[in-house]
Amino acid sequence: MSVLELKDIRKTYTVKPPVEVLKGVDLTVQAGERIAIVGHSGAGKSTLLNIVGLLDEPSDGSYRLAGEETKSLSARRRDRLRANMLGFVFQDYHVLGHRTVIENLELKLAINSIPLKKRKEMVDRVLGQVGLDHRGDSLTRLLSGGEKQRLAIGRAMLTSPQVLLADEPTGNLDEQNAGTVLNLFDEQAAGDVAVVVITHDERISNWADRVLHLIDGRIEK
Ligand SMILES: Nc1ncnc2c1ncn2[C@@H]1O[C@H](COP(=O)(O)OP(=O)(O)OP(=O)(O)O)[C@@H](O)[C@H]1O
Repeated sequence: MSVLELKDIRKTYTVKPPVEVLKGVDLTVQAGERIAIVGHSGAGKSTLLNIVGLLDEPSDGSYRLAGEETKSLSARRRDRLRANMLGFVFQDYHVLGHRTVIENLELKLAINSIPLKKRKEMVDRVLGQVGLDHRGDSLTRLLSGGEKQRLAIGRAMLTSPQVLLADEPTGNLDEQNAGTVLNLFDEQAAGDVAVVVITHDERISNWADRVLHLIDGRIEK
């Protein structure tokens, strides 16, 4: 099943002078696929990821997420779709350093207003999956970079999204920790989660099922 379907996606930032970044991107991603998107700095990788992540809207084109056209959704429906369908992982982790590992996870669920008992079960499950069960009460700022990224991946996985979107997730990690991150992504892909990563990292290009090159505003076949 295609989980992401982008057709002729265009994006121009309406600054002066306008910046035409995406000039007709076509992209279809199936459940369980592992995709790397590469391209030079300024090619529009983050712009594309923001559109796929429903964080920004294209200027033109069609984007279907799990079959649902996203063009004319209300802000509320977009937020819900993003929360239910998508998980995000970033190079610099975006975790709250002054909160514990468990608090970082619970906070996401509190926003989704899930009952306390269910929340605890979900947090425990994810802590085990990312190998942080022994660090639940640690302050996040005391974790290593690899541990922080595992926490960030756990947080992205909490709500069982159908798509994981990652922006340079191994950019700050050594070989061993990068390998751990890719193993976690593999487990997700094996469970039919599509994993889309933008990267300069050759380790990820070698790992992906498909490497897509964003060149001159389009994806080169
Ligand atoms: N909000 C914005 N307003 C105007 N121009 C923007 C905006 N966001 C990005 N751009 C421009 O769009 C182009 C693509 O930026 P984008 O961040 O998508 O590239 P990228 O491929 O992710 O680059 P990098 O690898 O350096 O992160 C760049 O020229 C950038 O300056």
